[in-house]
Amino acid sequence: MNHTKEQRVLQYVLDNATRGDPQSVVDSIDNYCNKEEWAMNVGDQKGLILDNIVNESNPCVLLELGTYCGYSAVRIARLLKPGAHLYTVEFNPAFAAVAKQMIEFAGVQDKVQILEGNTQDIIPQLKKKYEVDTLDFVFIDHWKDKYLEDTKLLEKCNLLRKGTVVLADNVIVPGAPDFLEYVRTCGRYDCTNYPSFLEYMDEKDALEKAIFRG
Ligand SMILES: O=C(NCCCCc1cc2cnccc2s1)c1cc(-c2ccc(F)cc2)cc(O)c1O
Ligand SMILES: [Mg+2]
Repeated sequence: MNHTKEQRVLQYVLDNATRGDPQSVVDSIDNYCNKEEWAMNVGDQKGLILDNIVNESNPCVLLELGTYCGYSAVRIARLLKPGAHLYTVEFNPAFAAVAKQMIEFAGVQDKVQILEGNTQDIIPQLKKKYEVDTLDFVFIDHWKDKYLEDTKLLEKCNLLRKGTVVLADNVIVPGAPDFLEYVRTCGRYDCTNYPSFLEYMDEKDALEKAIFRG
């Protein structure tokens, strides 16, 4: 049954974490990926930076691009106030299936909605189909060569407002140089770089926070 790494991560959580306890789910995934198999979760070091930025933004409507196993969706949802909602987009059906079970086991399913498909198709549907007005927080963690075009698409669809926090993972490894160049020079964002490390490794990585000026 556990033929994929993502299924093995989920099974480890089901066997070792506590149902309804999102912190135990996050900790179990980090234990497994530190000890057994590397996986592309944002991880515990960058995760702490993510926690701090979510807490200081106090967001109500959030979007994540790239769900994977649901680690960052659970990590973010555990911090959200009542009524806040996270939409998370996943392209790969097998990843989405694992993430769905991960999110339900953590007990945050009422705060998280997985949207399966390509960002190019889903972002333009957020206003009409998902009744989103504007986004308070966007976490970008999908294909690194799509960060820039999807940020521009969010602008074009009027989903960003003055103060929207756009937070991008992996701006060093694997890297998103065109995205960094754009948000730092186009004049529409206030940018902050948060140096850290690649999940479960000693390699340097960073998060970039780009606050939309409106
Ligand atoms: O590729 C990464 N994440 C993206 C998965 C793409 C799946 C999706 C595409 C897509 C398209 N449309 C809608 C939704 C989606 S979701 C990734 C990779 C590394 C890494 C890998 C090897 C390495 F040696 C060093 C770092 C580290 C990370 O933290 C990552 O996030
Ligand atoms: Mg990542």
